[in-house]
Amino acid sequence: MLGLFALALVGYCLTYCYRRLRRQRRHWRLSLENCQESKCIPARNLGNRPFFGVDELWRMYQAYDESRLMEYYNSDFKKSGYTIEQRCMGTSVIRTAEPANVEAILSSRFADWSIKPRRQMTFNYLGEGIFNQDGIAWRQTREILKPLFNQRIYLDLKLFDQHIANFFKLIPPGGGIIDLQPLFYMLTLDVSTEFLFGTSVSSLTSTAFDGSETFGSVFGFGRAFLQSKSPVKQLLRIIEGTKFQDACKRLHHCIDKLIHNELAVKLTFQKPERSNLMQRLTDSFDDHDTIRGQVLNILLAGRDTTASLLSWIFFLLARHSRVLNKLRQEINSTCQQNPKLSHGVLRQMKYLQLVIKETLRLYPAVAANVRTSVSDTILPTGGGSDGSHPVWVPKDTTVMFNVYAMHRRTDLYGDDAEDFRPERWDEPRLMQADLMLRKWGYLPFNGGPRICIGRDFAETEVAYTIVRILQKFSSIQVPEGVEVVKTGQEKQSLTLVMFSADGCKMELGEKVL
Ligand code: HEM
Repeated sequence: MLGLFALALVGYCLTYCYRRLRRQRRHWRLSLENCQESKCIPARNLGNRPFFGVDELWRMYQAYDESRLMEYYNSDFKKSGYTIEQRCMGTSVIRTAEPANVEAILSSRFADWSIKPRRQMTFNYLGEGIFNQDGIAWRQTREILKPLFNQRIYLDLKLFDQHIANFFKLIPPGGGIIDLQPLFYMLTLDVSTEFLFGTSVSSLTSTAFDGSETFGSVFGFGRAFLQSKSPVKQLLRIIEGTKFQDACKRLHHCIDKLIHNELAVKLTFQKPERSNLMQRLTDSFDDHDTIRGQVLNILLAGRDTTASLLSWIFFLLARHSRVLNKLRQEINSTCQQNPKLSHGVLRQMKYLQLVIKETLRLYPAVAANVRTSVSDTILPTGGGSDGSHPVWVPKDTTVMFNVYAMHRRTDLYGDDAEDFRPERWDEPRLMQADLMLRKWGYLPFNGGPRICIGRDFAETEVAYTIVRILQKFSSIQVPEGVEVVKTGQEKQSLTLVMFSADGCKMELGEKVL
């Protein structure tokens, strides 16, 4: 017995040494190929943590539970540098907020990375779709979807009008205190479904489409489950198993109803003039599960992100009256000259565009993102004690790139990086001279082959909604009793997107139009 045990131990040690040697060889080979002068050096790590790094995981979990996860990440970066390694229970995760590293992951070394972690996290909920596909399957889906976005059927803004009118109907004529965040989720759901399917689920007007659960509520329920899949709770996935599966089933059931009852019927009897998502999907895929998955993936990608952006914009405007007044002035004067709004007129409103851009800097909807290396690779910077050396990344390493922290770097955006100041984009900036920083230091829609496909649509929807809301309400302010804290110190919830944990409570003045 003892002999067998000793043999197993020796076998284990030999395998371990062999693997380490092989890894070392790969490391040296890549170092020679890619870092001719300066050898790759590991990134700074978060220190030799006791209990295999479990304490760090616990600290992270606490921050998550207090809705302060981004603050936690950001403070680590500020303390230890913008590329750091966190080791926990034998695995290691590299966190980075370096533009050059993000560029390598998303663009120049795109083939070395996969979205495996996101797929694992979302597959049961979302199914097969563009947001969690990789390789050839992803490429094919992107080709199928691209023409839909290239049509730009929303340029005259008609697509949004009815839904914004429905949005206003939910607010009393005298205004009052209201949480805009849930309304924005409904608005963007209605607009997205109209854009993608040619018909809307009209969640702002219908309480239920199947008599029990609204599409919006069931979609939100699944999202809440994603939210509960915090880094620690992920380890406990087995415990939540059946409850989560049940939630997924209900969501899929709702989508199936939507596909069959609401859309397929309409497609059969009322042939749309232009091609829409359902048409493209049914022409391209045979099986129902894939069509459902694609629908869910695109809805999630387009709906929650836009609702999050709208909420943060009004959250900030209510707290920055100078910006709000300046924006009102621009809207009033532009609309006097151009009573008929269009995509082109919205683009002419320079300050409006800067407000959107600055909000996306402080609150990028996809605040942190994760990729896994599919082969040994290199991050160009972040290694060594000064963080200037390349970092060797073995296959199967998880790297989290944190756009939220990158957008708040004082060395890139100046000492007032934490402040909401749209004018900064009109001034000479620290990173202006460096092409890499200029292109990759601001990244709310990502870059490279997986760049957001709905950017122009989202920006148009958001700009138009802001204009209409500011025209409609005489005043917008933070209600009495709501605590106002410094930007970045408010509570934030994180699912796939980041939104305000306390909602977007506003005191609205009387309706004026
Ligand atoms: C403010 C609004 C939006 C933001 C901030 C945003 C941001 C992003 C980001 C960061 C990604 C890259 C995710 C990754 O690869 O890890 C992405 C991808 C994507 N977005 Fe958006 N998005 C927005 C609105 C929209 C809208 C309105 C649609 C569609 C109606 C849309 C459709 C997509 C799709 C389909 C992808 C996946 C692209 C791919 O993997 O090839 N997005 N978006």
